[in-house]
Amino acid sequence: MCSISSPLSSSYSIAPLSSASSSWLGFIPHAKTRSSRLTTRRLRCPRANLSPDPLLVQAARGHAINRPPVWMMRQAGRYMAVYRKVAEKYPSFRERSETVDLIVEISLQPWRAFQPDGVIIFSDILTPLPAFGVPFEIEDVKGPIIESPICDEEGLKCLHPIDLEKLQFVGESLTILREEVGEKAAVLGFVGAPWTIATYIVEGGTTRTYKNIKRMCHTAPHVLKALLSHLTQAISDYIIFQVKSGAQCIQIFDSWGGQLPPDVWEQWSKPYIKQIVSSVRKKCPETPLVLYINGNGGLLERMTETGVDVIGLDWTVDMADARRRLGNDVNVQGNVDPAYLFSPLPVLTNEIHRVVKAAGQRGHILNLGHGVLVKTPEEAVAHFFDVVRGLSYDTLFEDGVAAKELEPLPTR
Ligand SMILES: O=C(O)CCc1c2[nH]c(c1CC(=O)O)Cc1[nH]c(c(CC(=O)O)c1CCC(=O)O)Cc1[nH]c(c(CC(=O)O)c1CCC(=O)O)Cc1[nH]c(c(CCC(=O)O)c1CC(=O)O)C2
Repeated sequence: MCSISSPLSSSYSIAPLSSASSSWLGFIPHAKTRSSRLTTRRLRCPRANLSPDPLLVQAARGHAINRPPVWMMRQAGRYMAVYRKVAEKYPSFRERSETVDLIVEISLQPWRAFQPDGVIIFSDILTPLPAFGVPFEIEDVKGPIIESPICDEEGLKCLHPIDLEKLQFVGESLTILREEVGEKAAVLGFVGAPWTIATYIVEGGTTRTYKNIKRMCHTAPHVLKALLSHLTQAISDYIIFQVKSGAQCIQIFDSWGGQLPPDVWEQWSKPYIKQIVSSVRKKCPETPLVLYINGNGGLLERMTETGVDVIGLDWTVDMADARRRLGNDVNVQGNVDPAYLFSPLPVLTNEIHRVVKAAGQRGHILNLGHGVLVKTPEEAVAHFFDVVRGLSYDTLFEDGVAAKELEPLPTR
């Protein structure tokens, strides 16, 4: 064991990789100490049985659990007091998300507080942009700002192949996280999908209308295609890099794909995601891939055509409908409305039971339908994880018992 002191006065220890992970293949860089140069050694990717059921937690823990695995989108961040304290000391989001000690510390905050089954690296979908030629900043209130949006052929000239050396802070953090959580949880990496990343690069930041990029589909399709193809290559390389560094599962966020009419998504988003899945499968065939789209009710069946293992559902889709539409060959993730975390706790308990029952007994990862909201009470997040840990499929699906388990709702 080696002990690492973080700049935040606390320290964390690193346990050796256990023998249970011996079915992982490949090479990853291994961080020996916080400031050490990375050394390369034989790594392991889960020789996971790709059947839906035991998928992720079993891969991480080496044994199955009799309830859905659980983690939360945006489970680190502003709703946590400990995060806000770090943000006060290090006010730049880019510094917080590009410094190994801070990334590890922030990623572990929800792990220490709630023990989710997955630890998500603290990062952002925009983090890799400067590594392929697109500088950005994240400002309070305004959100992401792209210094030079790309709107024509001239703009494409700034793009270059992704330089993974510039993203060593991500690789090193994943390696440390992996060693830190051992077999107790899966370590999750993530990326934005080409369409969603392109919305920021073309619009120059967050948008409510997507009118510039949507217009570009018709006025400069060759420019948009070139941009999306470039992003596809960069994102594929970045995913493989994350897996080789220690990520055991990758979430692909096409968060703004739901802003497109389904036939337009078919043309401008799906082929690029499909290409990413195919490239990643060649190098990391056993790493589960999750695809999330916000507002995906009109896209569910189409999403499965990308070849991902898990479809993330937002809360506007009924879980039972989604299961019917998707069938049992694909896993689902989701989909409690994040606003339930502001409701009385018994209401939240009932909603968790309802979603878990609707999802059925295999191939479900319990999650929110989108990220945990700012100002969410931490007590509610703790309750969410406690309720799931206390669940058992045996009792939940036993006739009559599930109904009795539902807590009475508060009366007015
Ligand atoms: O979220 C905001 O309100 C602020 C700005 C914003 C950011 N990225 C962005 C946006 C949205 C936009 O304007 O388009 C853009 C962004 N980042 C991300 C997504 C994907 C999604 O949530 O649908 C998106 C696009 C969609 C969306 O914002 O909901 C992903 C993301 N950001 C982040 C994380 C890591 C984490 O929170 O655990 C994650 C991974 C989530 C996961 O695996 O579940 C971290 C992040 N990025 C950002 C922030 C806020 C800034 C800060 O702490 O100082 C934070 C921290 C937080 O949310 O509390 C900046």
